Amino acid sequence: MTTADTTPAPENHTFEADVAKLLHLMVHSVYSDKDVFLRELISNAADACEKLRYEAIANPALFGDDPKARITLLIDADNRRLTVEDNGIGMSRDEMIEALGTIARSGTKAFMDRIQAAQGGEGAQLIGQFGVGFYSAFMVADRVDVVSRRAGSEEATIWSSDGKGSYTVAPAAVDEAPARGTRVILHLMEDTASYTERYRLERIVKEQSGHVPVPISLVEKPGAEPQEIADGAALWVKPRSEITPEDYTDFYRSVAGQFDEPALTVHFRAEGRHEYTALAFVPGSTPFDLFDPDRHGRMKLYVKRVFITDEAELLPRYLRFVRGLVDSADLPLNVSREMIQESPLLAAIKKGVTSRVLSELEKLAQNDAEAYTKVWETFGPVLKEGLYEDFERRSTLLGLGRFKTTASGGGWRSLKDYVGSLKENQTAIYYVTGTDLARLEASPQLEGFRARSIEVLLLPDPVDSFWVTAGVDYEGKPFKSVTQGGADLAQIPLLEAQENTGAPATEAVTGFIQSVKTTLGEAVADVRASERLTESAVCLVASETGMDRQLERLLARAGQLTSAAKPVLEINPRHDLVVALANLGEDQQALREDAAHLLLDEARILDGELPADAKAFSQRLARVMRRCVP
Ligand SMILES: Nc1ncnc2c1ncn2[C@@H]1O[C@H](COP(=O)(O)OP(=O)(O)OP(=O)(O)O)[C@@H](O)[C@H]1O
Repeated sequence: MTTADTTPAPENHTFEADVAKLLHLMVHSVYSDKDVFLRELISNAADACEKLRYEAIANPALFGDDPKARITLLIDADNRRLTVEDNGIGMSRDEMIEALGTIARSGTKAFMDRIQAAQGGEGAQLIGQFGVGFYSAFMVADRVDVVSRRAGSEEATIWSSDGKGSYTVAPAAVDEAPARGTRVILHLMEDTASYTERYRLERIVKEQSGHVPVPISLVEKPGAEPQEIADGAALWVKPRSEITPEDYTDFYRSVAGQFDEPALTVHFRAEGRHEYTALAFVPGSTPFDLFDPDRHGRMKLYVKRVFITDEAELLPRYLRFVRGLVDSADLPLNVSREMIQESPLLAAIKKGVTSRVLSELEKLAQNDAEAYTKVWETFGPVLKEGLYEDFERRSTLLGLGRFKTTASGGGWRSLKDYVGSLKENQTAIYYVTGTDLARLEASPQLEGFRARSIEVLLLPDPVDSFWVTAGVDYEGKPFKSVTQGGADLAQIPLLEAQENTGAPATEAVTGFIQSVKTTLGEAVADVRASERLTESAVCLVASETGMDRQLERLLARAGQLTSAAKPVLEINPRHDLVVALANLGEDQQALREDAAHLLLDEARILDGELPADAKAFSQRLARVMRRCVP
């Protein structure tokens, strides 16, 4: 080994707590498909080669006399060892401690959170589905040595661990380290010795890593000649006709770190003013970081096949779930990562790629409604963010929208469908927002709309409250909340069976409504007879100028609202209870007052809120019930 007399003793380090947890999970994983460790190590090796290519733009000396990137798998069956070696950027001692002793990347952190929340076997499944990085080596090895030498450095370091809580770091003899790059030596366990079988490795590489942009060779036994098993040709530069769906899927998996099938593949070359190639995928299932607060995208930027960064905002935030890359022929290779964001060229690319992704989604919606619905179910809540963020593409995004409605019977409707079945005199697109579809469907505010067979959009996502109030319209029809302002339903005829529900309020009822208003005083903005209720006695709505009640709740929860507006209490003038209360004699004033408060509390409960004063509520309820019990 490296222990010449002058070599300092290895230093011992303990893993960060999260790494220890992750390692425990890897080692004790019941996940049967351990093959994933190889794709993780190859992907790290390829990243290291791409990082070197990038740094060498400014400092070509880093290449030395070995400019061609390569990844080599070395088999040593006699010693039950598998080595993954690259001639990439390499790591210094400090970089090793940072990279292999902590969890730096947010994807792994998110993965850990999910694992901790997952039940039993589900956790193990997650390993296969998502990239889990370097530590997956411990699924197959009971010791891992990493020998690395950073490009341009005269020093090498060896990192070593059995994955049980600590690792050592020591200087390595330069002549025993790669001339540049990293060598990961896996001391395989007894039951994973088959990873020294050549054909097995070849098959795994073809399946998982055939499209990494660095050639991969295999050395069958110590001293044998390397044989190329993957050519490292960039898939995106090949003509589409030469690429099979399986090629695209493999590539998607390696670029996205997701291991499902892509729901949509967009591959095109832009020519003319700007020349670039884009290969982008809409994932088939939800990526971990979809709702991360930073909302970062993960599209990679290449310049003439050199990887530059995955932090350029190549797509708007509401398309952050799209994975893939753009390879520009026009950006200068030495463009700094900082400059990129300001570049007008990049803005043009972003515009082009965004339009193309959206138009491909439109095509999918037209040609394969079922596949599109799945995309919408997974990413609709994110795409809807574009409705208030991307004014220019608002109508395209509205066209892409699919909605649950009171008429969709559990399915999805487009706004085109909605507008195609407007009722006579209906001038607005009605919606109700909330958090839960079942509760939305049961909203009393919908009754008058049902009685007229007017379709109402049921909008359960938090983002809905924002875009619907952003002054959006579709084909000239404004969006209008069923819980806001007057319902303007009088102009729209009732269904025949419902005609009696349109009868005007009697004088007694009008008087009663007035008395409720007096009793409730400051607690409400107004009390009025309702056009929208047919079955329930009461509901709450916002005043004409007030904020939608769901939006108000969201803002209050986020601490962005100091005082909430008072609601309007609507009373159904034809409801039995209301008529009976209206007919109570003058001597029943106490009961009428209790009833007024209880009606307001009932409306609050129907809205998913609590009575304003729980004690007073229970006392009133007890008094009223007491009257009915002999
Ligand atoms: N072969 C290698 N050459 C150079 N650095 C490496 C190599 N393998 C791992 N690293 C370093 O270790 C870090 C951790 O690797 P790990 O696979 O756990 O996550 P990651 O590669 O950063 O995440 P992702 O797979 O999502 O890109 C890498 O970011 C890199 O800095």
